[in-house]
Amino acid sequence: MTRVFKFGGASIQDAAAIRHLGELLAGFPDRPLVVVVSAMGKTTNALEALIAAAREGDEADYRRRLEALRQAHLTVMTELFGEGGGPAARVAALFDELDARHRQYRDASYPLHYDQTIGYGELLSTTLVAAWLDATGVATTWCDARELVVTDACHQAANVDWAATARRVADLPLEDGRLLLTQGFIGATPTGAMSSLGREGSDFSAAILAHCLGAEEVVIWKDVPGLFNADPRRFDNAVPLAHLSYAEAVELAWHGAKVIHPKTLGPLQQKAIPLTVRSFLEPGAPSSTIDAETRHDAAHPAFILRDDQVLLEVTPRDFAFMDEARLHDILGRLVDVGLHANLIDSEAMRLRLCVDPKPEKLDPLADSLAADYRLDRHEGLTLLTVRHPTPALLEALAEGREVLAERGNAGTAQRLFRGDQCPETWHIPD
Ligand SMILES: Nc1ncnc2c1ncn2[C@@H]1O[C@H](COP(=O)(O)OP(=O)(O)O)[C@@H](O)[C@H]1O
Ligand SMILES: N[C@@H](CC(=O)OP(=O)(O)O)C(=O)O
Repeated sequence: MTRVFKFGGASIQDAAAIRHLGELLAGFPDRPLVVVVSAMGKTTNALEALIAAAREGDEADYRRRLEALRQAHLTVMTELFGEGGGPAARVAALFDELDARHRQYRDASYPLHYDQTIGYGELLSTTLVAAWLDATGVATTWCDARELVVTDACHQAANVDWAATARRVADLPLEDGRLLLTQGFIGATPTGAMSSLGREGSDFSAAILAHCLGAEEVVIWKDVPGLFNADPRRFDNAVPLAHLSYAEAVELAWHGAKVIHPKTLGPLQQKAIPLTVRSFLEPGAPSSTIDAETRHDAAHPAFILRDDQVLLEVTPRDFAFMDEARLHDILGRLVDVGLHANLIDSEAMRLRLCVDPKPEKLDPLADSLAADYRLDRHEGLTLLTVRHPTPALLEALAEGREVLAERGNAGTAQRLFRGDQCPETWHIPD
């Protein structure tokens, strides 16, 4: 039975990490094994900055950024393979292609330019990792995700054509005993134009392939030993969660727990494929399993923070109600700009919306709302979402903090605080 592993940017951030990945994978000789890999470290952020530089037309800045990226990859290649060794020709060709694509698409629409260039982080990382695995005795075949994951042309958030993808995946050489390595995050339209699945979408790529393969399990390898009931970097007493249901994991991911992309769970749930989250730093440490079993979901309350939030308070100018027609109008404007509301808090004559600070979407939305409504905007806020809350817990968490907006039901409560009233490191109250 086939297994699918996914490794994110942190697991291949430098030559030492790639060596460690090779040692880890050498310990999994069973085949078929499909491995999905993201871009190295923070490469995707650097590629986004490169896109901005290309569009601004600042040639010197663009060149400087492109050379920095090239240098970062060449440094890793040299550390792994020695001077002049490794897949040097392929890496050089990928950088030439990337440069040519920026020149071709910098005057095109932003989403199209983005998708024709953003996936080079994954193309480069998988080129290096596949060559390293092969050179160190883990026979590996590099597979092009653009020939596997078929999507529409909804750039930056492409939708998967499941039937077409299943047909492509069926042709993978699963039985030849080699590890199959491919890129996360990217696919292509039926005519071969590159597409991307949304930031941090490599988890989703692993789920797409697992679904189409009818895999036995998916393992997402992280720098943490599984899922916790809060980000262990932000909560000093977060506890590990050994077991969660698909539905509970979707709730956590949807509300912003960065640890798994929210689209990952659906394709796995449909085929009852379990997902394990394990530590690549401590492979033997306890892990988290996500499957259909719901019994353990409420064992611990869980906490999710979103920083730098923006609150939009929308009030009709004519003392009118915030009725269904107005909600439809206002929420429709969010849909039009492609902005998600992280909290929706509605009263008789006011709607509060908490959104991410994405100026390219937020500014046109704010202009459009201000034309027809009274609009108050507050920035620098922190949204806390609590799964399985109790009144005492919510009271303790809000103590000494102004609550600017809130919503809740038995399963989930949300509180929007001023960021300057929140600590960098939180403590879950007893
Ligand atoms: N509930 C949670 N459980 C575990 N880790 C979490 C949680 N919420 C946020 N994280 C953070 O997610 C990080 C791993 O995600 P990320 O850095 O995006 O990995 P990758 O690059 O592998 O996709 C952890 O270091 C941890 O700080
Ligand atoms: N490289 C892409 C896709 C991804 O999933 O990355 P990671 O697994 O490192 O979060 C991104 O940074 O968005």
